[in-house]
Amino acid sequence: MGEMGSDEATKNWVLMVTAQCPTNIAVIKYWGKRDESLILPINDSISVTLDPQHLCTTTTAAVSPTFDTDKMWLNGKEISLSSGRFQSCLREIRSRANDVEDQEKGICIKKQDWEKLHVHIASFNNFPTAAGLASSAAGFACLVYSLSKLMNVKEEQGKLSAIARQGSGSACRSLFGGFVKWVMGNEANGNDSLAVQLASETHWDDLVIIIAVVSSHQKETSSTTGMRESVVTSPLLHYRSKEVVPKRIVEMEKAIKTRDFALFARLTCADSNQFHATCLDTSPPIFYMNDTSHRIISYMEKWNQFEGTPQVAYTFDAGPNAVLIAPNRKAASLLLQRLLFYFPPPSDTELSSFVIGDKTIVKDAGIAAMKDVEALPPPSELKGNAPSQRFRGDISYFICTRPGKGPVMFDDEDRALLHPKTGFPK
Ligand SMILES: Nc1ncnc2c1ncn2[C@@H]1O[C@H](COP(=O)(O)OP(=O)(O)OP(=O)(O)O)[C@@H](O)[C@H]1O
Ligand SMILES: C[C@@](O)(CCOP(=O)(O)OP(=O)(O)O)CC(=O)O
Repeated sequence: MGEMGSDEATKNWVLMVTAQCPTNIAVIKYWGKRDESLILPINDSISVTLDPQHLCTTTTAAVSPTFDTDKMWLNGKEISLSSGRFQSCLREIRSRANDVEDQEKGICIKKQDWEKLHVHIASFNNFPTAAGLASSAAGFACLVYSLSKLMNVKEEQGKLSAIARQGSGSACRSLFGGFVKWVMGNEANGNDSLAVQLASETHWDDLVIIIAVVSSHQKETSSTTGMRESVVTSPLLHYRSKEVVPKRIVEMEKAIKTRDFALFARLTCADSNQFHATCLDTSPPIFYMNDTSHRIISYMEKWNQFEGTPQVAYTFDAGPNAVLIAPNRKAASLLLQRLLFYFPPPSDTELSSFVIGDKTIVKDAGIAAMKDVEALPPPSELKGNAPSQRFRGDISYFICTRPGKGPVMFDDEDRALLHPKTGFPK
């Protein structure tokens, strides 16, 4: 820090940046690695970025000569940075750091200083962590993005995505908004295994996404462990990655480009089902979906069948939560009516905490109060069948959202999670 005064007062500075990153949901799934430590996948995958207004990570990264080690806090609790994944991200970003000058604060950090300086990182997920809502995706994307801004890394977004990939594979897709492809790449060093944007969030902005949070408990088998076991034991997974996914990727890109919802929905549902079939094909088998997840699939299939063309697409990651995608607001309100009919909340629940996110969808569905949920008629596709059953309380809550934008920086110090003077959590 050659140009900084030796005077103690000038050594107490803290420099920080705050960023927000979205989460994403895969519509063509990543499942299986060809390299565990670099996190290189066995097939391409495609995702939709979710609106950060409803699901996002906020991360503040700070540097100060007063910090004596790298530290991180997640949702207010200190966590260890010792895992290989955090270490890879920190190392890769540090090695690309550049000079940083803040004339107002009188700070001048030289490129070579970054090797000696320590960072403090605080992060907050505005949704449950490790509940199958892809917290690791938004989390590692935000870690890499905020550190890259702090250290004035000049790489383009695709290169940053290859670093985020080393934190968690699906994180590389959270560096972009809209529709994103993770290209598996061929190189042994992983340099060409990165995310590219297929279309921005404005390209297909009619889409509405409703997430049914079936359970917010932590799952039994992590994605990392689950896919490792599938690679070793599931013959179906290898057939999938070689024969099925390459064709689906081409078709899915076409569906997105032409906004062909019927094709998009068929591919999304088929790919989710095949991913869960590879889990069942794993030895010992892995069950991520539960009875409620299966019921949602049956009801959505019944509705699509009845209408003769897809009204909704469903997809499930490594957990029981359903992500439902409707082509427009009209279909989304019909979808929400169905979901609330089949899965009403326990009697003492407030509507405002049962359906969160974009409340205008609830309004469109004609639901203003709990009594409207109770009064919902059975969906048309059930007419003539045996009396329908309602599964009260089987879904904890719904999140209404849409495709969203990629990472952004916040200039406003009020949004920082670290104290501007001390660099410790506020
Ligand atoms: N904001 C964050 N910043 C940095 N790391 C995070 C953040 N949020 C989560 N993580 C990391 O991700 C881990 C949780 O990932 P895990 O894969 O178990 O769950 P998930 O991402 O919610 O679910 P899934 O990826 O299966 O959809 C946490 O233990 C932590 O290491
Ligand atoms: C089912 C998935 O959500 C799996 C995500 O796996 P992770 O990215 O969480 O796994 P690691 O790379 O081991 O961290 C499908 C997907 O997002 O494509």
